[in-house]
Amino acid sequence: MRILITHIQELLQVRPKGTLKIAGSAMKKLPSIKNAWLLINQDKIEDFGSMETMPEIDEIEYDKEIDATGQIVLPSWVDSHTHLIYAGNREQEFVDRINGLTYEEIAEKGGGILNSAKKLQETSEETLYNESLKRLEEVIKLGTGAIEIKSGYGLTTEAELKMLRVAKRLKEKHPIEIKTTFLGAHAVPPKFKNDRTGYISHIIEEMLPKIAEENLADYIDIFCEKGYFSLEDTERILEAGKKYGLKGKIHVNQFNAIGGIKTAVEHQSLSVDHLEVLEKEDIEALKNSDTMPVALPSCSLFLGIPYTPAREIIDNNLPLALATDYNPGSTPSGNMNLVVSLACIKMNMTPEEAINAATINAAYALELSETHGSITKGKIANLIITKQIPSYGFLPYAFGSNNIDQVILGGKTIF
Ligand SMILES: N=CN[C@@H](CCC(=O)O)C(=O)O
Ligand SMILES: [Zn+2]
Repeated sequence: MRILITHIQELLQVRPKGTLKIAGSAMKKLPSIKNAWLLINQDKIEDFGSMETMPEIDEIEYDKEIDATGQIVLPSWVDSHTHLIYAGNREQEFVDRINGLTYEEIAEKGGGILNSAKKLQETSEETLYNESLKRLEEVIKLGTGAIEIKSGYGLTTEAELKMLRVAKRLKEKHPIEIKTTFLGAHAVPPKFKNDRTGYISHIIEEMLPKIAEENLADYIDIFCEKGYFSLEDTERILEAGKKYGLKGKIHVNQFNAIGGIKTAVEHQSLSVDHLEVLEKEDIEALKNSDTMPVALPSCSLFLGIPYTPAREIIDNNLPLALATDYNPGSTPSGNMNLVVSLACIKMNMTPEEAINAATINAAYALELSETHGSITKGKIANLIITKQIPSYGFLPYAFGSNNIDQVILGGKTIF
C-alpha cells in the first residue's frame, strides 16, 4: 500500500538520517517543511518535500491520497516509560490522598505498589492481557507509536513472568513497537519484608535467569529511592542486568536525590527517569554521558510533587525526553499529548523542545531513534495527522483537547 499525503500545512520534525538525539539549545529548533507532501510505501516513509517541488501527480505511484490541507503532520509520540500492564485500579488511594494521606504514607500502610502487586498476582494472564490491550489501543489512538512497558507489579517470579508474557503477546499481536523492561526491584514484597538484600539476590538468581531464558526483557529497572532500594542494590541490579545484555532504565530522584544518577551513568544506563528532585552533582554526572534524562510531568501533576527542572537540564546543554509513566498509582494516564502540554505549561519548555523531547529524544531512550522519532526517508511511517489547527504551538496550548484527526502506524491508517 502506498499512501500519498498532500498539501500538509506543516510537516514537523524533518531530520537527516543519523540524528539520534537533540541536546541543549538545539532542542529549541524543530525543522519543518511548510506546504508539504509525503509518500508512504508499505511501512516506511519513502519520500517527502515541498508541494512546489512535488513530482507531477501522474508520475507518482500511489493507492490512496490524503489531502491534509490545514493539517499538521508529525512523527508519532514515543512513550519510553510506562507500567501499562496492571490489574485493577487504585482510585481509593486517590481519594485517600485527597483526604490528606501522602503517597509515601499510603505505601507504608501496604497500599501503593504492594496493593497493585496483590491484585496482579490474583488476576489471570488472560484478564491481564485484555485489560492491558484496551489501554494500549487507547494510547495508540492518542498518537503513541512506540512504547516501553515495565514489569514490577508481580514481585514473585511467577507474577513477573506473567506480566512480561502479556507484554510479549501484545508485541506479537500489535503493530506498535514495544520494548519491555524487567522491574522486579519495584518494591520489597511482604515475603522479604525484613530482608531487602535477600530479595535482590532472589531477583538476580531466580527471576532474571528465567526472564532471560524466555527473552522477555530488553532492559532492567530498579526504584532507587529512600524506603525502596539503595545505591548498593542499584549497582547489584545494574551489574546483573549487564550480564544478560540488559541496559538500565532506572527510576531515580523521584522524592530524594541519593546519588542514583551517578551510579546509573557509571553503569552506562540508557536512561534515568523521574528526576523531580535534582542536585548539581546529578547534572554534572549526566554531562558527557550517553544516558538520557526522562521527565514524567503527568506523575508530578497527579501526585502534586515538583516537576522535573527541565530548564536546568536543557540549559546545561543536556538532552531531555518526556514520557507518561502510565500506571495505576502515580499516573493513571497514558496521554502523551497531555505530557507535551504539561512540559510547556509547568516546566517552561517551548513547544519545539517538548516535541523534540516526545519524539526523537524519547526514541533514543528506547534505542529506536534509527527507525522512529522523526520524518526521515526510510524510517517507519508512524505519523500523527492533526485536525485543522492554526500552528503546532496549538497542540500544547489547547491542552485537554484532542487535536488528532488520524493516526498512521507502520504505514497503515489506524483510524
Ligand atoms: N515510582 C515508582 N513507580 C511508579 C509508581 C508505582 C505505583 O505507585 O504504582 C512511578 O514511576 O511513579
Ligand atoms: Zn514509573
